Amino acid sequence: MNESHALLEPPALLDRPAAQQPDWPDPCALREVVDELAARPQLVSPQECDRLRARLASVAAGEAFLLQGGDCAETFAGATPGAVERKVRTLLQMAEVLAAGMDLPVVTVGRIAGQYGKPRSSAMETRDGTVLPSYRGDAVNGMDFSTEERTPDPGRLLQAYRTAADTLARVRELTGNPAPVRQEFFTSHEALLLPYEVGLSRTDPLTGRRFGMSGHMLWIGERTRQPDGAHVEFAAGICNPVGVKLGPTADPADVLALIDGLDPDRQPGRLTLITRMGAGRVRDVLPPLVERVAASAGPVTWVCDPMHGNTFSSPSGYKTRRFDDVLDEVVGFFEVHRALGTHPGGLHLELTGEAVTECVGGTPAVTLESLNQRYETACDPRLNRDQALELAAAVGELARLAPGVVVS
Ligand SMILES: O=C[C@H](O)[C@H](O)COP(=O)(O)O
Ligand SMILES: C=C(OP(=O)(O)O)C(=O)O
Repeated sequence: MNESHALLEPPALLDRPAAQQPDWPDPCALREVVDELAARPQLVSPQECDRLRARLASVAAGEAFLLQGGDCAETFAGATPGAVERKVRTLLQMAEVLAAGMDLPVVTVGRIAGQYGKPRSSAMETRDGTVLPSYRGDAVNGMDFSTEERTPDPGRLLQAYRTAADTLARVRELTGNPAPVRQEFFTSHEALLLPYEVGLSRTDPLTGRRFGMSGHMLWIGERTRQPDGAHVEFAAGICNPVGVKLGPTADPADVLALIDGLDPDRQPGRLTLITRMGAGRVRDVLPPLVERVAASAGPVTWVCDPMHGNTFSSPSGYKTRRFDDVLDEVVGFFEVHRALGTHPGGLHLELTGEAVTECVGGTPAVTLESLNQRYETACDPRLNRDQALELAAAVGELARLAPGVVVS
């Protein structure tokens, strides 16, 4: 992993150090790809991004709830019309269940049409003494453990663009007007791969405002949210709604610096803080953060990612998560916000419309022993369709409790 400027020089795409970037072997080829992306049609419009910001402002005000979800890592091969439809329909069905349970409008945002890059704990993977770069998502390299597949290939950024465009076309076909399900649906992904994001940034000729045109909402991950890092610099320069992931070690002072950097005008709906603390820690580490932000930064949108703090390895070696831990973190998130008088604004989930066996629990239950039946994720374990709908129903129930009621 290259934490310095190497991929961005010379001339630099952004001025600051960029974490979690692949070691692209050929900077000239990468530059050409950035230029080619810059010449392609934008994937989303400023008007759509502004509409999402307005919807998220309602979430921040406690008048709506955000459902954000999709694959951990989308793959090119997985972007079939059928799979996209099952994912979109799962999300829309969850949104209906949540809306009914909460008596609030639900803003639906897919982790879709751009979630092709992954930050990794380790830059390299070793198998039988052979060391190769870790898989960083289909936009970077291939999953097969060979030098050819694992070498980062900037041509994949163009394939990511084409797959995102096809996926988005399918989403619009399903949810646009006229469509089988007429419902607002927005896209989002982690703004991790800066050449892709910079290549797809545009200045709106009508307003002179700059937008990241690869998706409606872009978020910065837990591993790349350094207040003085390139990802924050990039996000500060665009007008999309942006999210920031916050893990259990998030320091309130850093979070306030991020808010100042990313949302200096305190524009409602601009900034979503996505907390992923883990079921065991959320009740301890979230309150001081929410208190500090509420006291000094004004309204932001708080969302719970109950996936990333609850991952463990099964005895047979599968990365997994327990449905009960996922639900428990959401319960803790509601408890904390209710106790502090802030709005538990939404969920950020890794899920799929397929009947995979990647997370344990739920009904019908996936067990540690049955994980191998359909373990298909390219990175982290996702809720399957049944588990996702069960979670939506449980969260809807939770929300029926009067504000201030603490669930034991
Ligand atoms: O989705 C999040 C991260 O990319 C993922 O958890 C990293 O996984 P790793 O710890 O196996 O690298
Ligand atoms: C990498 C992710 O999460 P985090 O940044 O919270 O670890 C993710 O949501 O894909």
